[in-house]
Amino acid sequence: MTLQDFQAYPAPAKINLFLHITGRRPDGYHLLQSVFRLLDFGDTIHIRPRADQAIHRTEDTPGVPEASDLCIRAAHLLKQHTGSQLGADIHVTKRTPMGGGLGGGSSDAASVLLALNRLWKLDLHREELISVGLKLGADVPFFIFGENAWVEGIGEKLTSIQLPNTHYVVITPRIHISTAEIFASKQLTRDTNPTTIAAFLRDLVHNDLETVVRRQYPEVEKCIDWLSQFSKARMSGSGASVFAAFDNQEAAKAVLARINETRELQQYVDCDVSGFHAKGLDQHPLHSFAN
Ligand SMILES: C[C@@](CO)(OP(=O)(O)O)[C@H](O)COP(=O)(O)OP(=O)(O)OC[C@H]1O[C@@H](n2ccc(N)nc2=O)[C@H](O)[C@@H]1O
Ligand SMILES: Nc1ncnc2c1ncn2[C@@H]1O[C@H](COP(=O)(O)OP(=O)(O)O)[C@@H](O)[C@H]1O
Repeated sequence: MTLQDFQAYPAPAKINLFLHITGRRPDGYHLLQSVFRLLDFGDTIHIRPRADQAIHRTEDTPGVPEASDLCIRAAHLLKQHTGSQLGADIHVTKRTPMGGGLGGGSSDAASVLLALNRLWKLDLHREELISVGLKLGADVPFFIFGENAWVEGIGEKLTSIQLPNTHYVVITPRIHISTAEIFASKQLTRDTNPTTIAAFLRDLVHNDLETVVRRQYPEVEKCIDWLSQFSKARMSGSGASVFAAFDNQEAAKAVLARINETRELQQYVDCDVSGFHAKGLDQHPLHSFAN
């Protein structure tokens, strides 16, 4: 398919630098504390506005039926919310591993909302777009907020946080972990004491979901062990991705080269593992698309 007349919009991935579960709401959703970091790696959304009312996905995304595609759901929801008479053709080039704890689908949805806010000339304020985004998933508000954030509530209480220019290696074993299943686990602790930014800066933090996932999925446990040889590794979100921070690009690239040029990691983990190197971003590339 040619993407002539389409405009391209980045949808960056995120990692959770830590993730504490501090409680549970009556509706079952979990209260958390986390730092979300934007990465200079992600998907690309291609959009062509339509003068009619139609919203179409122009190509299949394997494993994601059109009706449940977060990009398509985001466009319908925004149309419903604003009563816009316009439509859109939407295509996603996926790079972020699906269900990887890197917020790929949520970021896609946020970029669709931000892009259509401009293409449909809606001029919605950031707060309003965030409230629309929250209906699609707990991770969506962060991407519309558009800055690295100290996050509380179920993902909707966002405070901007400054982070250093860090390089990361992110690896993802090819296994499927359901976010809902990990949150529902009997083994999940839901009573971590509230922490502070000062404790985060001293790395006195962890990922509560990681404890559950490591027990159930040896592939994740092994990825953490392997990556920790080079720099302390931690799981992002509900997994399966694992990341480690590096001071410079050379060090991160050397680890990635070892993954790509030998089968050492795959043999150790005993399943397919993909990896990438990314730099932390300070701001979402579409930050200026909402006021
Ligand atoms: C764990 C985190 C951390 O960033 O990310 P991922 O690993 O998915 O990237 C998020 O909290 C996930 O956000 P998101 O993936 O948008 O979750 P949703 O679609 O809203 O919810 C999926 C399911 O997870 C559970 N859920 C999600 C968020 C939350 N704060 N409490 C929950 O209990 C609910 O059972 C819900 O049905
Ligand atoms: N555009 C999309 N991209 C990725 N996943 C999507 C999309 N739309 C819906 N999904 C569904 O959302 C699930 C979670 O995807 P994703 O956001 O990539 O992972 P995570 O929530 O672990 O960060 C996928 O397994 C898929 O079924």
